Amino acid sequence: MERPGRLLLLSELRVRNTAYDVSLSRSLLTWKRRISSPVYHPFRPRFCVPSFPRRPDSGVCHSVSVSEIISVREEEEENSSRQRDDGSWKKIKEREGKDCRQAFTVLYVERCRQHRWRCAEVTFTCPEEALYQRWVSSIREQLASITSRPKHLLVYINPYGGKRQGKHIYEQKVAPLFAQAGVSTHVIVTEYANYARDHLRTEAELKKFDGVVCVGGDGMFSEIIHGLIWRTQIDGSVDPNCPDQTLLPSSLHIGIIPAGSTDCICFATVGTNDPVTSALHIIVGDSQPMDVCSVHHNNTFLRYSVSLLGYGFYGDVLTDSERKRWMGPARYDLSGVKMFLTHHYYEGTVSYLPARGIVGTPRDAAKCRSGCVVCQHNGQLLSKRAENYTMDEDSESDGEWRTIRGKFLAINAASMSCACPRSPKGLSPAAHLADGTTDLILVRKCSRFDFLRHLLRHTSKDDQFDLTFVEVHRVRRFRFTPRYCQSDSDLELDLRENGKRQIFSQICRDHPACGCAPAYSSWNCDGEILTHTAIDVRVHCQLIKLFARGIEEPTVFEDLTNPCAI
Ligand SMILES: CCCCCCCCCCCCC/C=C/[C@@H](O)[C@H](CO)NC(=O)CCCCCCCCCCCCCCC
Ligand SMILES: Nc1ncnc2c1ncn2[C@@H]1O[C@H](COP(=O)(O)OP(=O)(O)OP(=O)(O)O)[C@@H](O)[C@H]1O
Ligand SMILES: [Ca+2]
Repeated sequence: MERPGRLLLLSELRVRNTAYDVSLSRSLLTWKRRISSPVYHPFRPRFCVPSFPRRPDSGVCHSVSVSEIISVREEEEENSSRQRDDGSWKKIKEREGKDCRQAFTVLYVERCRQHRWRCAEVTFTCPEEALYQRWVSSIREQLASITSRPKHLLVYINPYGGKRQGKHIYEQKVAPLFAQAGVSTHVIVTEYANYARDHLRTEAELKKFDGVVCVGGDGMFSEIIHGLIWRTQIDGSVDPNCPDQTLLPSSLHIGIIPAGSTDCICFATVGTNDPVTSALHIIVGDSQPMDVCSVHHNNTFLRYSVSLLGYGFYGDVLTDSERKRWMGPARYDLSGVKMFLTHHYYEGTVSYLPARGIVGTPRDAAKCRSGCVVCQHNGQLLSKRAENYTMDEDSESDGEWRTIRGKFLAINAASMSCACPRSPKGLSPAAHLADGTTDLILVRKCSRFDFLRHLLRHTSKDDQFDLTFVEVHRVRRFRFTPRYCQSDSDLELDLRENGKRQIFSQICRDHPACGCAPAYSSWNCDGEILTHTAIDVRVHCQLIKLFARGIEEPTVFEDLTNPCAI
């Protein structure tokens, strides 16, 4: 709980016809029920329906951080009634002979179960208009002094993501909150795939906005970052095709209103996939930096990734599921079962540059949470290193690259946990959102039974890496070359090592039933299929910023006192 600091206002106001001591400091709004106040009746409302019905009258002290106040609403004039969202009518006050405003409502963030946020409200009634005016203007002044809050947002809606509810979700749940908070918006409903990316790259007048909001899933978010990152590099004369180039961070924050099928970026940065919660994080101007991987092939830029780069199992699931888009989110489960039964493995070489000098390992019990110290520490360390950059920092000449050859069911690089409703702890539970690294997970060829054990552990407390055929490395860069793309000298080495004279006879040997196991899989890059299999990946620490704060640890206090959390 924040310390209140110097009080700006302290008054006796009424909430639901009960006297409260209400105080405002720069950081907190507090209302505390007076122990006994039968004499305090500057007026007696004939009726006053509480505008704050969800919280029982616990008689304790309520505090709201000023940074989590959404807005202040001046209540209507004498004798007026107003219909609430739930259809009931409320009367603010009714007092003979007076014609003045004396009630104001504070809208604020209330925490509910499972990281959800709701917009709660409390109405205060003042004994006189001058005091009322002071309260309304003081709270508004405090809100205006929070410079991190966005005032103008550019919103892109994918009407076809997830269950095709994007437009409806935005109009019903998000737009009314933005309006209440005084946030202006320019809304664009996309007309085709890559519409938002191309609009951001070339046309959007970014100077007019404080942030970009994406209504859709991970694929739509990917469009937004591609447009924004590309535009930022071109505006700053940085060549995005060069894999060794340090990229410029965009000044705009990105907000995600989840309306897709997996929504893992939203889930892993907020803790839940709930449009109202995300809208509130945007309104209060939260900020969460995030790592971005650039993916190149032969020194040509392919794509950026923030969540999963997956070859083998997740690449095949995605390829198969694209043909089933009409099914909506269920396509992934069906393709998942199919690809599990197909049980393809792929050969290739993975080289990686281990993350050195940084804090944290992929097997840590501690997770990346709101205000993560690991991300802060590693972020500072890597930006210092970038300042003193010498070419040997990331290059092959430092001799730290390690190489692994083998047959893999899956090669996954998780730049963050990839937590999502299917797997609430994610592909790499201890991965960090903004530490400048990605967790490279190698699942070697094993039996179906063992692979199922590994997959099942994504949904339980058991460690999915604690298996002999699974290894995980925290890396800054990695490369992958499928076996049949290997250079002649590598192939010769292979032949000598394995004594195999006929390379292609190997393809079907382990699949006598079908006789046609493919030699290549595809890379699943945040839900998009890459056009190349040989790739070079580099992590760019904290390249983008989201309107989010990471997953909050629930406090005991919140759990016990918040009726909405029970
Ligand atoms: C037995 C149950 C095991 C459940 C194991 C669940 C592990 C789930 C891990 C999910 C990781 C998601 C990573 C996020 C990737 C996003 O950038 C991307 C874009 O949205 N989403 C996908 O590629 C979408 C990927 C969706 C992958 C779904 C995989 C489903 C596997 C089902 C295996 C069933 C075996 C059944 C045996 C009888
Ligand atoms: N108007 C549009 N018509 C068709 N496709 C679009 C349109 N706008 C965006 N897209 C594309 O739709 C694809 C899927 O979108 P989105 O990510 O929103 O949903 P999803 O794939 O269901 O969810 P997730 O990515 O979370 O699994 C994206 O690749 C995006 O480029
Ligand atoms: Ca990371």
